[in-house]
Amino acid sequence: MRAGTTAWLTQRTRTHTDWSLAELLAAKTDSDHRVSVVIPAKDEAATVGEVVAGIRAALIDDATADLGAPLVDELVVIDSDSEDGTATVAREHGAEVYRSEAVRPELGSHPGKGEALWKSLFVSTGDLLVFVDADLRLWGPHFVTGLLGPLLTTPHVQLVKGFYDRVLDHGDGRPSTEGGRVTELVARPVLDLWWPDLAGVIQPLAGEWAARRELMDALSLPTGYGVEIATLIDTYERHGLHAVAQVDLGARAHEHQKDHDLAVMAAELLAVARARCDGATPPGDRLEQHTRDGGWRSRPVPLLTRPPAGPLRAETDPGPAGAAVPVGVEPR
Ligand SMILES: O=c1ccn([C@@H]2O[C@H](COP(=O)(O)OP(=O)(O)O[C@H]3O[C@H](CO)[C@@H](O)[C@H](O)[C@H]3O)[C@@H](O)[C@H]2O)c(=O)[nH]1
Ligand SMILES: O=C(O)[C@H](O)COP(=O)(O)O
Repeated sequence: MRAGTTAWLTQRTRTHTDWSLAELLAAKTDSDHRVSVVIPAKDEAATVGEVVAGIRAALIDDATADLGAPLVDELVVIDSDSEDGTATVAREHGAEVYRSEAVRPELGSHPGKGEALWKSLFVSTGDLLVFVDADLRLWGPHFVTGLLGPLLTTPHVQLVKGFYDRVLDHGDGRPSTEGGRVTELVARPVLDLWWPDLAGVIQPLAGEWAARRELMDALSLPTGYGVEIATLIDTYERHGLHAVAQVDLGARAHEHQKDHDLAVMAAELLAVARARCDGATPPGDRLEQHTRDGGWRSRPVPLLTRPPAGPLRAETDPGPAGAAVPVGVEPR
């Protein structure tokens, strides 16, 4: 193993049981932090209610009743162009809900998870941000406490990634822990080749992660699924490996996309990584998928990047400064 990886794993890899709720609450109170949990959701009416309700019950209601204060100050769902009842369900279970396109509409609107996270920076108020996916089927409020552990106890840490066994449901009652197809076949190999210091990050695409607001305010964010790999690489390049930590959260299961949909995600990740290697932008922004029987389809690949949100927040109409630009064009 590379020496740097050994040192990082030793110093920056923890497990969620390392901190009790009482310890985290005391650390939060002492350091006067404010915590926002942000849940991006596109058509997740089936699962978002349980995620919202679980976090609210354990980390707002029970924490207040048992320990005198909430660990989570704000629970925000960003409804990302949903066409089902996601917003209604999330609101009924106790979240503040914002429709992505309605947040700072003068900045425009794009589809995608990264766009939802970027828009969340204009409506959330915490200085510590915890991101949690809305499609979780196996999870717990310890995802949030675990991710906050390093931020509340180690000032140097800027970004915390969750990791876990990824339970893949084959749909035939035969679960395995081989989930994370894009993670294993694209993200980790790319990181290992070009950012080998990051090879110890076990789930670089984890949708469960936490960061300091000052970090998020300063980063450009891809509008689509490239947001996780971009944030990881950019945090490392700006602040060094030891600004990144990871926390073992146990096991996680979620809704699975089809291979041909994950190919679009993989294409975006490759473009985002390439842009960070040499600034190159793909000549097109569509992926053609052909089949043996002559069938084919053309899928849009989100290849836009939003500028850092921090400087834009104070401006009522920043004009072109707030617009998305192609991946690779943003100043780095
Ligand atoms: O346009 C979108 C698409 C997704 N989501 C939400 O983002 C989360 C993750 O989306 P999902 O489609 O479940 O992603 P995965 O296929 O699970 O992709 C994995 O890998 C991605 C990075 O490549 C990460 O963004 C994901 O969090 C991670 O779970 C879910 O809450 C979605 O509802 C949006 O808000 N807007
Ligand atoms: O992280 C990933 O690779 C994608 O979310 C796909 O995960 P899955 O293979 O478990 O569906």
